[in-house]
Amino acid sequence: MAQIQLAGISKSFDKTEVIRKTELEIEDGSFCVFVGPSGCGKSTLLRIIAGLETASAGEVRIDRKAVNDVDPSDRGIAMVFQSYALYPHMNVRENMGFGLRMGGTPKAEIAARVTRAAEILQITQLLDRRPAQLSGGQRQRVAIGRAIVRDPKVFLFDEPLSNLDAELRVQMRVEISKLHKSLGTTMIYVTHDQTEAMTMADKIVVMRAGVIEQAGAPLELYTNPDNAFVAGFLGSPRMNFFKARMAADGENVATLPDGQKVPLPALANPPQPGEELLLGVRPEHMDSARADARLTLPVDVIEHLGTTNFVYATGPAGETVVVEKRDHADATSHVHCMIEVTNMRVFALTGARLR
Ligand SMILES: Nc1ncnc2c1ncn2[C@@H]1O[C@H](COP(=O)(O)OP(=O)(O)OP(=O)(O)O)[C@@H](O)[C@H]1O
Repeated sequence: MAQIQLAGISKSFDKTEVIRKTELEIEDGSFCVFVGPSGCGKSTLLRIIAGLETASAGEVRIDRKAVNDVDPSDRGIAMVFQSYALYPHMNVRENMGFGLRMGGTPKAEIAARVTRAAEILQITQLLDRRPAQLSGGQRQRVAIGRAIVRDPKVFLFDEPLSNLDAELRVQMRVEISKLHKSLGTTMIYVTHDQTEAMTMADKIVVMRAGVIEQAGAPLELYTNPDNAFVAGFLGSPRMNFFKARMAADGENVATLPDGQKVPLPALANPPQPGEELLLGVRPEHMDSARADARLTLPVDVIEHLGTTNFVYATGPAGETVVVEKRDHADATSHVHCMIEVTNMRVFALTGARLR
């Protein structure tokens, strides 16, 4: 197990800075997920930790020792790639033991480690097959097995599930979480899928354009986002944002574009009178008896999911999603959206959270 620190890490490719002065601490034994839109720098940061990419500035520390000059193979790290990267001419047993064989581990030791890893991943019956004779999910297990046999201090996963179909993704997600529980090893996992991040992580690191927007426990980020980007990125369907204008007379009330007034939660640093704001309300906080403001919106589409319905309507700020628990949604052409003020998040137009 190992603790990882990134101290002032920056990275440029041909003068373009893709990672900017990153500070991060990943606790020993934790499951840390880097999440963010395509191109935000998640894989680059992971590759810097692995030593596959050199940082332009800053220090990578493993267990408080700088490893910038340590070879990838000597960092005690094993990486699992999206592409699996299995050797097609070798069977599963040989693929899993290959790295150890190259490192000069005795044959008997390799055999014992491969057997144990295969048992953990329940692929013992596949050990004599070649990659072409395996399904996508089985190949992914072999790739993880190859990492396990190395008994690393840290596992790095780069979008390991993106080649799998939706059902298998969910299954493998649970398996990787179980693996983390049973091994207790530090894991860092890159994905652009916010559901994977929310369900797997002890700590989520939300990135945008080479910068960490916020890092913390999933529920902390979900309920207490620092800015509108994090608030909008985590959660499905995503948070609704309404443009509104703070009252000019000092009252703690904002006006929506359609003229309706919405009371605001008490804020330690309230907005300026007349300031334009973004009010963020999650879909599940728009169908409640404890509502403080009511919007009646024309319904565009209703998605029936069994116990709940997602109702898509057009609100004063564009598309609005409401989670309806009751089953009357399809009988109406309009939906009544209730805004719970205690669960509303208020942002400046810059996206910064007002608290
Ligand atoms: N070897 C390279 N040379 C030049 N630019 C690169 C190189 N590798 C990555 N980049 C650029 O760095 C930025 C970050 O890329 P990176 O692959 O880390 O993003 P990502 O968040 O992992 O994206 P994705 O989810 O699409 O994989 C991108 O703009 C990418 O084009």
